[in-house]
Amino acid sequence: MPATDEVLLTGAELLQLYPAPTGATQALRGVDVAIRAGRVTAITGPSGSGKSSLLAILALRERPAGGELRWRGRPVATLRRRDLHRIRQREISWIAQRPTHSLHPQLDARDQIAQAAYMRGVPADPPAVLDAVDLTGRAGARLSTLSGGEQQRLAVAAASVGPPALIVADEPTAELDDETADLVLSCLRRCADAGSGVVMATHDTRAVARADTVLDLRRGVLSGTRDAGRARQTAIDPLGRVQLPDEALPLFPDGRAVFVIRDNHLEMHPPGDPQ
Ligand SMILES: Nc1ncnc2c1ncn2[C@@H]1O[C@H](COP(=O)(O)OP(=O)(O)OP(=O)(O)O)[C@@H](O)[C@H]1O
Repeated sequence: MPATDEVLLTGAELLQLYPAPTGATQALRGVDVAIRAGRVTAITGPSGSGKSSLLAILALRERPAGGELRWRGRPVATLRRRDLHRIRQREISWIAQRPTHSLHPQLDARDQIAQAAYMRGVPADPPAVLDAVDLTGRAGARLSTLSGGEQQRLAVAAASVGPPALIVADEPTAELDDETADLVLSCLRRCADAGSGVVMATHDTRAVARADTVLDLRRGVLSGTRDAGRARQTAIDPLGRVQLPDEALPLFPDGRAVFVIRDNHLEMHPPGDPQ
């Protein structure tokens, strides 16, 4: 298990490209990121902003087209295939957007947990793991007989087995009612409290509200980071452009601002406001 606060992953200047009819799509551009153990990190942003692309890189499922990614200090580009495979199997859990993509169709809930333990090389305790997501009564149920919410709880429970160093989840609470979303988020929080790093792509305000760190992506660029209990940070690009958070936009209804530098601080005021 990693030490609490260990930096599990660092990405510097990450670039991801996908082929497109009009030339390559830049899904990610110049993204710097650090994912720590013991913390829940949410990646947010509008559709197409690059969340899934970044998540796939952080789960070591895809290689970035540029930039450098390090796993627990080691450059991922220099890892042998066998080592990469072992890290993905033993140290990283992946929760796909559709739970059926992270689970085995032919196994019942109990055996899903036993299989996850076997893959991770740890002893299995299916009753305790299923109890944590309120699935005790469904231990003998096969995947196809579980509801969507039960499948997602099972996927999160299976991902928590180990516990792994890192859990990566794509929209883990999408389409879940409040009660099921709460079970899923509580399970992920317990994993972080036990020392795992948790990183998830999400549109869900319920998930964002419970994250320790929030990374905002816009058009493939990291436009801001927020740490719970601390002031929000916004990236300044090399041309000096600043991306304002959505909640600040109503302060500048005509899209213009006056800057004042005072005592080494920068103030922004709507035009016409007394300074
Ligand atoms: N496999 C792919 N082939 C081609 N283009 C892709 C591929 N995957 C993603 N893209 C493009 O890269 C950009 C970022 O997509 P990505 O799926 O990472 O965004 P997202 O923020 O996860 O979106 P959503 O919230 O809709 O899932 C988009 O323009 C998308 O069309």
